[in-house]
Parts: sequence; structure tokens; C-alpha cells
Amino acid sequence: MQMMFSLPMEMKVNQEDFELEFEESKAVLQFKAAGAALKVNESSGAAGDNEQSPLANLLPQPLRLKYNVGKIIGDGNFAVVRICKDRTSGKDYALKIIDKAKCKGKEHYVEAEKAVPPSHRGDLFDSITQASKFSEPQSRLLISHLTSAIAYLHSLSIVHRDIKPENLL
Ligand SMILES: Nc1ncnc2c1ncn2[C@@H]1O[C@H](COP(=O)(O)OP(=O)(O)OP(=O)(O)O)[C@@H](O)[C@H]1O
Repeated sequence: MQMMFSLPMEMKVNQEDFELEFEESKAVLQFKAAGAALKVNESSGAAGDNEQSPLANLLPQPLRLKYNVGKIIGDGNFAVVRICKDRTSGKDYALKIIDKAKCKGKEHYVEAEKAVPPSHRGDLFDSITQASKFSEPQSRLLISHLTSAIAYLHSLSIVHRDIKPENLL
């Protein structure tokens, strides 16, 4: 991916500022290796009308009654995200299941489960691992979407504090 950032004149940057750090490149390689296996393992877990992922049985009953919960479509440090289907409307949602044990002291900020519209196109991290590079017009579009989203959050006095490719859908 090629990106252009405008930095303050006094800020010095080196080549290594643009190279992946050891942990980052390890994560990219692990992701590439695990990607194919994950797709095979989870491919039988779609949120069809009658299918329910066995692990989804661990969810609270009201949720299981409302949604047919299917395969994992993403995971992060605090949550797993599963595709699910509203049993009444038939609409698909992404159900984010947050591990409250990992949010010690901040429990009051989080709902343990939240269903939002799903993105079927993966996140920017997936795209970076799949594409060898992005063109300038693509990079420009990505950055303009990102900055407009950040501007919107700032207009609501919200600071994201965790902007990274995995969080850009
Ligand atoms: N609405 C959605 N549709 C599709 N995939 C999603 C959706 N929301 C999240 N994901 C996937 O799930 C992954 C984990 O979600 P998220 O980043 O919200 O979890 P987290 O535990 O808060 O992550 P973090 O490691 O940033 O703290 C994302 O990187 C993304 O791939």
C-alpha cells in the first residue's frame, strides 16, 4: 500500500518509520498462514435458517432466541464477531461478543453483545495482506473515507484512540 502523509516540517522521519515492526510482520505472516485454515474450519458455520454454531449455545438465551448465530467473521483483542440472522426479519447482522473479563474497570462502557450491519468485504488488514500494493487513487479514496469518518466522530466529541487497519471495514 502506498500512502502519503503530510507531517510537520520539524518532524524527522526515517526509512524504518515505514517498515513493519517485527511484531507487525509476524502478525501478517501468521494471518496469511491461518487465513486458509480458518476459512475451511468455519465454512460450515454460516448463519443459515436452521444452522446454529455449537459455540453460539454459550450465548444468553434472549440473544439465541432473537438471532440465529453463525460463524466467526472476525476477532480482536476484546471480542469475537459472528455473523447472525435476525429470526424475525431475516436480516443479517454482525454480532460483536465482548469478553467483559478483558475490560476490567471499564465494564460500564460496554454492552457484552452488540449486533450491527455486517461488512462482507473484510477489513483493511485483510486487503493489505491480499493486495501487493494500492494505487494512488485507491489510497486517496481510503484516506478520504478515513478522515471523513474521524471528522464525524470529532464533531460528536468522540476520540477513537484505536485507528488501525483491522478496525477499518
Ligand atoms: N460489522 C462488521 N462486519 C464484519 N466484520 C466485522 C464487523 N465488526 C468487526 N468485524 C471484524 O471483527 C474484527 C474484530 O472486531 P473489533 O475490532 O471490533 O474487536 P475488538 O476486540 O474491539 O478489536 P481490537 O483488537 O481492535 O480491540 C475486526 O477486525 C473485523 O475484521
